[in-house]
Amino acid sequence: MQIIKEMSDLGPALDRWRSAGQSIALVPTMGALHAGHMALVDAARDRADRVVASIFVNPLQFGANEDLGRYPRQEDEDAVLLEAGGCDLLWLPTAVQLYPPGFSTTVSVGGVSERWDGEARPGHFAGVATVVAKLLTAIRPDIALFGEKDFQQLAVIRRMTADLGLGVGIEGVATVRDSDGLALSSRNRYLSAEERVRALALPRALEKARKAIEGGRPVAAALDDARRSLADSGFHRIDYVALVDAATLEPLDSATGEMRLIAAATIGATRLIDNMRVVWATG
Ligand SMILES: Nc1ncnc2c1ncn2[C@@H]1O[C@H](COP(=O)(O)OP(=O)(O)OP(=O)(O)O)[C@@H](O)[C@H]1O
Ligand SMILES: CC(C)(CO)[C@@H](O)C(=O)[O-]
Ligand code: BAL
Repeated sequence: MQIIKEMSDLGPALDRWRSAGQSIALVPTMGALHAGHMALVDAARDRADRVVASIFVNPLQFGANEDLGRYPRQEDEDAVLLEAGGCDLLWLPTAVQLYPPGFSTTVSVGGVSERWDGEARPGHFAGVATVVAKLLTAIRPDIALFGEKDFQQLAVIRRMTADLGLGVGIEGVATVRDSDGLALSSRNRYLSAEERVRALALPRALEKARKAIEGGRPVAAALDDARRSLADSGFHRIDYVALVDAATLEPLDSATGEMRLIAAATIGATRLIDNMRVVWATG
């Protein structure tokens, strides 16, 4: 696996593959890799000839009171995992390469980024859309892969690439969970042992609400039940628990079409998100 730090070294590496007619998949990450990231790399390997991963802890997408300073950084371990997973090229951009002095452009996606995490984390999705636009422009991959764990992010990126005509296929990959059901996330390492046990209330509450809604319980009542069980388990800030249209992220008050249950809540000092697909069996 080639490791590239200078943007000027990217061109020759990528051109070699392109001129041999090989397709390229990009897996953007913020590092501190786990099996969820490696599922993206596996899917990328299945779908393209060459796999490029990037690691960049993007300051633009962190709010002033968020965890930019303590976000885990472990590039050497990450590189070992990526190489073992069949990644061909690891790009490690720096902030000054991506945002040189005078950088003044923001990619802001309307509609789908406005609610939920858009409201709870002002500026977050503009930071994500801006850096993803830059990564896609630098690599020009055929496809780019993102996890369904960050469900709204995936919808924002689909919208942005379609609107800007970036000509890249955006592929979502199912959420990878620990054996007890907690969605893998780099931020899980912030949890104390006790919080890690309590955190299970998040997938459990969503699973219960999913079954309830699919079984015909009114949506508002099922969402209230989920909020109550999160609070009972020690989540002290519940940003949202909602049933939404899977494409637009607009809230739904009854079950219909392609739906997702989405939630974000904080336990101790750690904010977790999760989501589940809801299938409405008509007739
Ligand atoms: N459990 C998971 N299953 C599938 N994809 C995942 C999972 N966790 C993260 N990803 C995906 O990996 C990519 C990189 O995410 P990122 O580096 O932010 O990791 P993360 O674990 O989501 O970290 P964070 O704790 O910051 O949310 C994103 O597309 C994200 O959706
Ligand atoms: C897509 C991404 C790499 C952009 O910084 C980040 O938001 C993430 O890791 O999900
Ligand atoms: N995993 C999404 C990136 C973020 O929370 O900043």
